[in-house]
Amino acid sequence: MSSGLLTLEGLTSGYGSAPVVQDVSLSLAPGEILAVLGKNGMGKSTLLKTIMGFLPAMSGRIGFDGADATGRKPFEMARMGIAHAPQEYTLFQDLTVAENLRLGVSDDRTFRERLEDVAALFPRIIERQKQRAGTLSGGEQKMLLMSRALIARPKLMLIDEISEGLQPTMIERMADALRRTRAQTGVAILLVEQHLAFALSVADRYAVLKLGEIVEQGRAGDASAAETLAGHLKV
Ligand SMILES: Nc1ncnc2c1ncn2[C@@H]1O[C@H](COP(=O)(O)OP(=O)(O)OP(=O)(O)O)[C@@H](O)[C@H]1O
Repeated sequence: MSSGLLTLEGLTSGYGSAPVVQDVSLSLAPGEILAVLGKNGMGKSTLLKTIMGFLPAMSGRIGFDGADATGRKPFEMARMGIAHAPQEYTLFQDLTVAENLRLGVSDDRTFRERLEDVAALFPRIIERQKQRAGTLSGGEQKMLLMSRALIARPKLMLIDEISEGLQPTMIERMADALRRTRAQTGVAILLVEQHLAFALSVADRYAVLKLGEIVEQGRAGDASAAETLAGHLKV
């Protein structure tokens, strides 16, 4: 295994016997932000679910933080330091905002301390602590999903299309939250996205996923990045 924080080597996975993610090799250094871009149905969510252990690898290897993490279960990946903010709303709708956040840490004292991290990034979430998660707006639910991932102070965050359905000011706030979190905590972030401007505004590097395969990689700061990616994301 290489010295990256996350290393994928020839990773193939899917549903039943049909591969969706095919022979993906990627690596992510500590504190690095990588955006994986692709159109609908290209396998972006499947890639994150495989890394997190919700889907088994059919072949290939997943290395994390110096260990072979292939075949580990989601709770083991979480213990190793990976947090997943999925595309689906996986919040407990009948629990309050605070109760949802409390599930991300092991004890009350840590919870109280880390609420300050959330307050600094998403003050609105703290204002709505006592509200049931199911009654939050779509944008607020996304903020809560991000906050729940952050409160665990992970080494790596897997973030699935967090910009989807958000208005432009909210997208900018999310981008700012991701940049600040990385700067303050050194967390590495693997985000899958279709929103090109958002992805390029936060990522150091990008990769393009097409029919489950990585077909292009580059640096987000390259002059040609936006044009190259727009070509891949064209309908
Ligand atoms: N639970 C499942 N069972 C069978 N096939 C699935 C399942 N989930 C996803 N797929 C299929 O796997 C392929 C990739 O889906 P995936 O959700 O990973 O794509 P995506 O790139 O995240 O798309 P989107 O941007 O639309 O969310 C699609 O053809 C989808 O129909």
